[in-house]
Amino acid sequence: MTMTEQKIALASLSRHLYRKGWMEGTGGNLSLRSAGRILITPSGANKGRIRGEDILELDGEGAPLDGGNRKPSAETAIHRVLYTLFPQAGAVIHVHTPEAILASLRGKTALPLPPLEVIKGMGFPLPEEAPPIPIFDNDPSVDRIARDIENRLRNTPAPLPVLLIRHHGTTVWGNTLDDALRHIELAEFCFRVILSLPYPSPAPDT
Ligand SMILES: CSCCC(=O)C(=O)COP(=O)(O)O
Ligand SMILES: [Zn+2]
Repeated sequence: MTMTEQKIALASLSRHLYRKGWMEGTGGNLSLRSAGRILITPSGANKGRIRGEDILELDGEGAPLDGGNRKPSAETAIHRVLYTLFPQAGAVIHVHTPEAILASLRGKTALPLPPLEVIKGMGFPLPEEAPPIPIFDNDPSVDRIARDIENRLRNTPAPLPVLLIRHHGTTVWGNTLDDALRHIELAEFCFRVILSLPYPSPAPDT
């Protein structure tokens, strides 16, 4: 795919996620990594109206190479840290859903998962052995959130490709945009299941 085609694919996915109600009120952001560059959605834009030409290209240091007056996502630092931590990652998706926010309140630092079959679609063939989803505190400084993510995930041997930011939303990554889309759909599916379970878990019958 050319850079232009990649920008069009990213913009099209942004509109798709907006139509699902996952990027309300300018929330959420998406990026692709390609040939050492990051293509990312603009900051503060309505994600349901993004076109290919709105996508910014960043160099290896995160500096915009195009975009005119537009600024890259305010959460670029989180995307960059995930690309550094996971060299195979080619795409990052961040959404705001009520389910993610409620799920982020169900753990201090991590959300345990029931052994759901769909976890296989996030790269874990044995759902009962899947690690919990890490939860990071929200912070007015995105750089601080990014640092927390880096510090914790660099010491986590095989994390699920998903994290929660408390009171904020979900971020996933994948080797391709399609992989990241599958991961966000499955993570949000897990949150809906978890929220329908009693909390705190009742003591098991003996
Ligand atoms: C009204 S959303 C607040 C910022 C945010 O959390 C987000 O996901 C969107 O930020 P961006 O700079 O990528 O538009
Ligand atoms: Zn956000």
